[in-house]
Amino acid sequence: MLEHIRSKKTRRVVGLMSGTSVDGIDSALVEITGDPMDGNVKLIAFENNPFPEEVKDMIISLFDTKHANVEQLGYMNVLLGELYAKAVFSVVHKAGLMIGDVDFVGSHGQTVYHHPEICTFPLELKEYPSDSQRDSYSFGYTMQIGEGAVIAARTGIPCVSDFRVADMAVGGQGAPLVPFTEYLLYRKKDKTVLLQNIGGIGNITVLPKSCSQEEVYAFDTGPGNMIMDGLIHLFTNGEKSYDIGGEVAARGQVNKGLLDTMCRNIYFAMKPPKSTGRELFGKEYYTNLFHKMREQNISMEDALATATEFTAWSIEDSYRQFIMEKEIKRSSASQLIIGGGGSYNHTLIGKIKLRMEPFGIEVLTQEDVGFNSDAKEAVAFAMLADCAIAGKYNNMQLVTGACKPVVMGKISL
Ligand SMILES: Nc1ncnc2c1ncn2[C@@H]1O[C@H](COP(=O)(O)OP(=O)(O)OP(=O)(O)O)[C@@H](O)[C@H]1O
Ligand SMILES: CC(=O)N[C@H]1[C@@H]2OC[C@@H](O2)[C@@H](O)[C@@H]1O[C@H](C)C(=O)O
Repeated sequence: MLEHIRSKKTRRVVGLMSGTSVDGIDSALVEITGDPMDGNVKLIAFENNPFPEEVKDMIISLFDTKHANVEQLGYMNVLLGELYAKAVFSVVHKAGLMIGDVDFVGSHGQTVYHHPEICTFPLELKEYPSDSQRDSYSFGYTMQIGEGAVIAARTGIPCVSDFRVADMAVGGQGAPLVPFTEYLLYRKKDKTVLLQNIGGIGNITVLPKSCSQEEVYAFDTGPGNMIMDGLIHLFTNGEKSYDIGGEVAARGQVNKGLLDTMCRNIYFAMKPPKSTGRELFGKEYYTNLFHKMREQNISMEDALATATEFTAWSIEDSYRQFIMEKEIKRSSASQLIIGGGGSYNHTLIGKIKLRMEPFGIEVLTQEDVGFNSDAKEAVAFAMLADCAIAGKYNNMQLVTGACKPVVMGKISL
């Protein structure tokens, strides 16, 4: 079955992504031509299927490790598999094609837990360590659900899923993974390009001028929209799930005292490779922050202005601490291209521009450079799946800290 697909010059692939914002499923139908490493990809159709409210609530309840249980986890793994399969049919239909016209699916799944502890476990063993030796090693773990076998069964085509665990098994953070495809699609001969994704979490990729794959580095910058989304949800009693266009934040004033405290979070002092998630900046974090804000009589507008400034600050701080010096030596970065839902928040973009332009960096959005911001991550998982089908390495060691190259993605035939 795979030989037949591998022999095709052009593969039609559906990439699926549902991110840390838990807003829905992004599906991208693409055509990939030539070698998976050529980066020759054409977007045929894109669709976003928002999660029904009750599904969103069920996913969010899984983030609460004190109350979530294995029964819910098992159920949601299959339910999400069904919803992803439905999303495949939907984007194929939108493209005016039939399911049989697609060769395979690449599905990220839904992250429900991410614990990127540095792995001290010996990678290859001549003999398995004793129980006491094993207990003294630490290892990272991560969990993405949305069963690939269900997607393959419903669609009748192979599905590549569960990418992150292979990188973690060789000591990597298992995140971020999109830099691999950004290297294939965005690198430039004449300038250094910075790609900032602002989803639930923010992450940056540095593509040095004329870089080789080994020179690319990337890491999570901290919260993207997660804290802003959480605060507006609490301030409006669940009426609003995000600050459309950043309009609420635009009316507020930044609370400097609170911002300073937020900036002192330990995550920002950690050196890359690093990745984060809801475990650090999720419900517990923004609920505590909300209570603190209420105690200090901070208005919703000022709260949103402060959280928006915090995200902008985390991007500038990441640049100053971990990128600037290296890139000045090389030739200096000249472009920061912003993607993800945060790129539609005009107040946030304005704040990032104010902070980054003094470094001589032009701030653009994915749309400004001719790409589709919404489709980017779904396209990336189609490309990562294309490598997996071809048996090609698709992790980036410098980005994740993995000890060796691996082929990420499990194939359900
Ligand atoms: N028009 C808009 N105005 C302001 N913010 C917006 C707008 N549209 C989307 N967003 C923000 O973008 C978020 C969704 O972003 P995105 O889909 O990139 O996240 P994700 O892929 O779930 O996250 P991650 O990349 O961390 O996995 C929303 O929760 C919201 O905060
Ligand atoms: C564990 C996990 O799901 N991480 C996500 C999250 O959302 C953004 C950032 O944190 C990034 O590290 C990653 O997603 C993108 C798709 C990535 O792997 O590149």
